[in-house]
Amino acid sequence: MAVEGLNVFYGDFHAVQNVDLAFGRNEITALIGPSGCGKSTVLRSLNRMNDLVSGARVEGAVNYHGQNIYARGVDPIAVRTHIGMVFQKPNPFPKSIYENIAYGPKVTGMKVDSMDDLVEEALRGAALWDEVKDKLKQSAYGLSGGQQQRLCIARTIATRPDVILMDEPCSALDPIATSRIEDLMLELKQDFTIIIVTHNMQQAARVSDRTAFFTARQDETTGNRTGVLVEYDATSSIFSNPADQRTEDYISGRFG
Ligand SMILES: Nc1ncnc2c1ncn2[C@@H]1O[C@H](COP(=O)(O)OP(=O)(O)OP(=O)(O)O)[C@@H](O)[C@H]1O
Repeated sequence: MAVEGLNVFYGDFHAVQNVDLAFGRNEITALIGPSGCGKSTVLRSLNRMNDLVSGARVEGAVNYHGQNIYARGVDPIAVRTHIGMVFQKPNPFPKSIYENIAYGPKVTGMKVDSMDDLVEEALRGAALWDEVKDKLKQSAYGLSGGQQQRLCIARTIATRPDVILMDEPCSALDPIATSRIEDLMLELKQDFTIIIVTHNMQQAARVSDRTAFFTARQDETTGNRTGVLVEYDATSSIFSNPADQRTEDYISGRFG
């Protein structure tokens, strides 16, 4: 998947300018940078989630297997089954654990031989099966926050996407639950391409293969702050030998 000349506007406000990024298959890419630099905006552009934000407009291309997902005639709902998303706050449906997983495959009309097998596969894939296998009919709301987030990951992988977008998936979790999600991400990357927005630089350094650092550039006349991509490289290079002074200042805690 690759982004070419991505610009995003909210009404007249130019939120993100001219972003080019190519994501490595079966890699984890972290999007980092100070608050308001457009990380979530870029992430939401990758599966047309910005279509649901009133006033949002996207220019440029997001090429997925060679096809621009913004091309005329592309169905955004189909895009989101291939490019799934996990949000900051765990948001299970008010349904049973089983139904949380079965819902996506049912509504997207996925051909499923055995729903029970698919539910088990998704829950195993999200490292949750052993904890919930005896209470599949119970409400998802009875799970802990970390379990709920793994359920949301299971729900996402149930429709068999090949890209998973994660918007600060651990920010509402304690360190133990965070560590479990990080371990899970490292397992999931064998089967999926993962793009994660995180405020936690240690997390980016621990889990990601590549890191994109964004910052916000202020327009002197209008005072508006527009997000730009500063640097994109292997995570080890970004954290040990960044090419741009702004990256170095950010990762060493001098700004942001
Ligand atoms: N729905 C919206 N309507 C108007 N402006 C928005 C909307 N969503 C985001 N913005 C603006 O776009 C800019 C980028 O926001 P975005 O949330 O993408 O940044 P971010 O880097 O993810 O920030 P944070 O780290 O604080 O979550 C900000 O100036 C923000 O106020």
